[in-house]
Amino acid sequence: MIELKKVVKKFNTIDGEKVIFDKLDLKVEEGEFISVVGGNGAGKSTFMNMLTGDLEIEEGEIIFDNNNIEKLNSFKRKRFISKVYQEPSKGTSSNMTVFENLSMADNKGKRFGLSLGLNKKRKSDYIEALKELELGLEEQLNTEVGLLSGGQRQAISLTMATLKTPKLLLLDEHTSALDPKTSKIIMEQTKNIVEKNKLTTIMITHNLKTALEYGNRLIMLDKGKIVLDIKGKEKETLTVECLLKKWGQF
Ligand SMILES: Nc1ncnc2c1ncn2[C@@H]1O[C@H](COP(=O)(O)OP(=O)(O)OP(=O)(O)O)[C@@H](O)[C@H]1O
Repeated sequence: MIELKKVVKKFNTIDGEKVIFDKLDLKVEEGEFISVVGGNGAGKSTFMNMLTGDLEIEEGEIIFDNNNIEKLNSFKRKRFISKVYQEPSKGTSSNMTVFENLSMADNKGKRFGLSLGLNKKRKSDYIEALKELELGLEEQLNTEVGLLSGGQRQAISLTMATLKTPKLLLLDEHTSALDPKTSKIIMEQTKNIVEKNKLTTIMITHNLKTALEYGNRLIMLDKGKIVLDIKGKEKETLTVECLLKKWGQF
């Protein structure tokens, strides 16, 4: 389980101190797939960056499986938290091949040069993982990732992020730069990978339909506050119109 207890996040700006989260509490159960929605400036990216350790918190606790991690730096958190970014180029190295990218992800936390050779043994595992994407990428192991389409790169990013079964998978608007058809393909792959590996997942999206269609819990943020938190049947029966109406109330 992941728990945020009374988390305070402030920024110092030229206009003075800006409090973004003021004693934020949140419990995330193992295996939950949470969609996070909210308007511009609601605090979604800040929330994710507090989890990854890219932003330090001023007060409070972040607990992963009974261990406080708020003092752990982002590099160490990468061992158990994976993130897929909005830009397909961000999760992969464009001048490296598909195989090299996957090897790199597989060796997270190890010395890369030493282990690349060893990972040839894992080639068949990579091929299996790529086959599941159904994009023919298993035939392109030696292709430089920079030559692939945005959708193919995002599929590789997703595979890289989940190769080692993270304790937490973060998806930061990971389909928003893709066309609708490709976005749907990547969302379906996301669902398959999350369900197959029972991954605890938090996904930021501006697409309310996507937020409702995927995952089993939905959180709406507004000015650093959780203003809506629904799951299970309640989420399943919610429509985009209802969600928009609720949104309008905040
Ligand atoms: N480094 C920073 N310094 C000062 N203020 C910041 C900083 N980063 C974010 N903020 C402020 O914190 C608030 C939350 O920003 P955040 O980027 O988390 O929102 P968001 O919900 O991700 O928005 P968007 O949907 O536009 O990406 C905003 O008011 C923003 O201006």
